[in-house]
Amino acid sequence: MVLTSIPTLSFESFDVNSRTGFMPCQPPLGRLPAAWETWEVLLDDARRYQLQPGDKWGLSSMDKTCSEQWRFCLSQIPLLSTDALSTSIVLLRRAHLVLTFLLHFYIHTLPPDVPVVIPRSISIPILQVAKALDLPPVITLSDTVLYNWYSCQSNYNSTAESEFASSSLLDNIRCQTLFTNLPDEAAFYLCSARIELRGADALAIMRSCMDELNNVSTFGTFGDNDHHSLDLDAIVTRLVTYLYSLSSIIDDLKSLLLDVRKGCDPEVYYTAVRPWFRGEDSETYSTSQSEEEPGNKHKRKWIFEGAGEHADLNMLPPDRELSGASAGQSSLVHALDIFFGVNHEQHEHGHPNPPPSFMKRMQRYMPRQHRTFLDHLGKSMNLRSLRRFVLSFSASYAEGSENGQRVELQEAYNKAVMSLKEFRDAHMIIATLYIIGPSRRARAAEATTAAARGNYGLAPVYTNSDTSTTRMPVSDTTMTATPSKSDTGVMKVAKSIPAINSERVVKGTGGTDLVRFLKDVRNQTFRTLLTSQEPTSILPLVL
Ligand code: HEM
Repeated sequence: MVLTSIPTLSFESFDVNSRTGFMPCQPPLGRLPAAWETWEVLLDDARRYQLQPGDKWGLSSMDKTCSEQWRFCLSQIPLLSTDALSTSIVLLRRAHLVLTFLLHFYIHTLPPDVPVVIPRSISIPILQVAKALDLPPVITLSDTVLYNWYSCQSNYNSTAESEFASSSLLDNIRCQTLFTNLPDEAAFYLCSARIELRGADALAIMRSCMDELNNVSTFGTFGDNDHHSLDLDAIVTRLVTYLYSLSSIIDDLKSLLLDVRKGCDPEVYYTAVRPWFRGEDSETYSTSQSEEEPGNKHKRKWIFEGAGEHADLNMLPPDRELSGASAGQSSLVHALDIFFGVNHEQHEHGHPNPPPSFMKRMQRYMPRQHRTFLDHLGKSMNLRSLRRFVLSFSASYAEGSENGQRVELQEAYNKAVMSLKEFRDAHMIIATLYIIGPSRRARAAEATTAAARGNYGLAPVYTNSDTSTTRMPVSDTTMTATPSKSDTGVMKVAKSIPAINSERVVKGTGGTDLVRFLKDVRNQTFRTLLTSQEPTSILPLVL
């Protein structure tokens, strides 16, 4: 049986560059033209005044006034037309970046107990730009990473044919726009950027493997003597080489990920950087101290003023979710999963209408063409799955066959999948270091403060603006070992706050139950490994 060939995956038609992968090979636009300078100036101001999150503990009245004045200015700017932006993808990308940075500055500087109403001056433009890009009106990884860099190398040549462009970019890439001006924030974005750049080689290898799989289909079944064909042997030899190369590139991705520790301090990340990315499904700390409504975490709906009057912009269905930016939106990692056949869509049996997985949801936050690339890759891999091929190729040989290729191919495939699993192990270490650890420390401080103050109406979650790890004055945290008479009331309160003392589920920026989710995804990768006990009977012998 001969299957028709599918065309080689053409990167360029999906805005994927062979040297820079999902990153554009040209540095993105650094500033919008004069017609939209008002937005750029507001963004400059937000950064110059070092605006602080509104639910940060210990916010000074100066911080509050500064934020208030900035938000007032934002609400007063004229409604700028976005028509001329729609003529250029480069303009649209910068506009999405600027407007979503403004949006997140606006929302997260609001006092935590007021409704989130985004003024028309930016709500309408952001809905228009988001619509033109087919992206949600919220900050995404494409804003913080893909379209947020420049090269500090004066002679950077994005059109150079050699590997020079991407390899030198790894060292010379810098961030354009930040929330905090802290080097830690830049290091955080650049870690993802370097992974995307290094991943360009992984994409090229995936394409070569797919070409080989395409060739295999012209040999039809290989349960017969065809498998002795020299051509098939040569194809398998090449696949083995490719898979080992892929494994070593994924190992590099893991090292680049772990390198984030060199430039980004976990406490700074957790307390000063991460609060800005929060989406609508993330939580805010209330500072209310009334008995009826003690300070705790709650979610607020984002209201886009004027959205209802623009039916054409009605891209916000009632059940919409606006998750915060997460590297879970990295098209590269999704592409690797699809290529190896990692299945994240395993739902409990009998679920009548399973909700889309987190990974599937995150694709909605990727640039449209990258989403389409993943769809196309998925279809190609369904038609000619690498995993199925490795399995059926191995099974097609009689037991005890001396042909070493059978074993080699499976080993090479497993080695590459194992590298992806180890990437996820490293990612869990990073998530523990950057989120779970600081979150536990914040909770402990929160409980101590609540106990010391006799209530739990304060939320010492985000530290002071210099982002030091000092959370509160020592006098507030000190508890005497043997409570004095006056301490006993405090101790009683401490015991009566199970919500604070018990383990809370730590949520990811994308709103996930972090620990469980990351373990599941890592285990799904592990389960993709092929074992000799794999049931072959259900697998077709042809691709
Ligand atoms: C300090 C660095 C990082 C931290 C703290 C971090 C944290 C997280 C968290 C909390 C999640 C859970 C999903 C969510 O709710 O957002 C997640 C998911 C994810 N992150 Fe990261 N991340 C970091 C860096 C990276 C980098 C550099 C990449 C690679 C491009 C990456 C790729 C992913 C992916 C693909 C997921 C989805 C789950 C998976 O595929 O394993 N992360 N990350």
